[in-house]
Amino acid sequence: MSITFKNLSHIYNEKTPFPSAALKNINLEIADGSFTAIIGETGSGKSTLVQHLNALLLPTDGEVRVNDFVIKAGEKIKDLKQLRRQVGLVFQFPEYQLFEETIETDVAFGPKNFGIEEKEAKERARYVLELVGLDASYLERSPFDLSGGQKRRVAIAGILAFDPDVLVLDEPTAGLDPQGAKEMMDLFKKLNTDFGKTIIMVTHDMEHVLNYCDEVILLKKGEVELVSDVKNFFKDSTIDSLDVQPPHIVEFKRQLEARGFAFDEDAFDLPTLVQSLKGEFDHE
Ligand SMILES: Nc1ncnc2c1ncn2[C@@H]1O[C@H](COP(=O)(O)OP(=O)(O)OP(=O)(O)O)[C@@H](O)[C@H]1O
Repeated sequence: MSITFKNLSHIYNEKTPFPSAALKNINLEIADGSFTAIIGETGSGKSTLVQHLNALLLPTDGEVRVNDFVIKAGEKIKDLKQLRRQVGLVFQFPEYQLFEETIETDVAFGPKNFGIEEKEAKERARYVLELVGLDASYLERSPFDLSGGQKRRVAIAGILAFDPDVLVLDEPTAGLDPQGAKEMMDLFKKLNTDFGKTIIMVTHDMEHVLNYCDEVILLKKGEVELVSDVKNFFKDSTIDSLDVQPPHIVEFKRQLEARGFAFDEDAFDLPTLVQSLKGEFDHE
């Protein structure tokens, strides 16, 4: 079971006078159980890429395989509902999609929609709300009275409630304060390590890539520029070899170097760097 992109292309507005090629001939494999970061400059195709994973977008050419599902232009997906249950997609600012009167019913909506009966859906709602750090006192409250960070938790709980194997997160910490972002990232890591979820995360945050992810996919103008494990990605030789260095990578490197961290090939020691970074950031 894994995720494979084979010769995938996506052209928006394909059969119009203004087509826009967002992805070109993407070939990738994402291992089951991995925590993969998708990075790249704005407009490089990250969101377009991940929206193929639950067939929200269909390829204009090539295909995506997710477990036993084949997502291909012009081919009907065997069981779209089941695919969407296996692949939970969390959009940017998912809190805008909350709509029920209480937090409990909002979170229970997903499982009910997938045919789980009311009682179990509510039990799941309680469980996942606890997991995202909201206790039972929140169940009867309106989702609209919460802070931005709490709303984000409710929205993510709504996806976790139907227990997808794969979690696709499109900039999940955008707009959160550093502590809220850290708590969210710690939750995703726990879902990955303790619950075996495959996590695919679009992000601009290099600290999160370094501290939480195993693999990095760098997109550039709709093409795959680089696939690397995290340790090798942050080596000088890799960063310097990139044709275009997205500003967030350059800035992250500058910040770390300013703190005295070297990206030198031999001196690079990921566990030590992560530990030191944690200390540094915790004290800010
Ligand atoms: N609905 C759409 N219709 C037409 N073109 C689109 C549409 N959505 C995205 N695009 C174009 O496709 C390209 C890739 O966009 P996409 O949103 O996938 O990039 P991204 O890397 O996620 O960007 P960002 O980091 O800004 O979110 C861009 O050139 C964008 O303008």
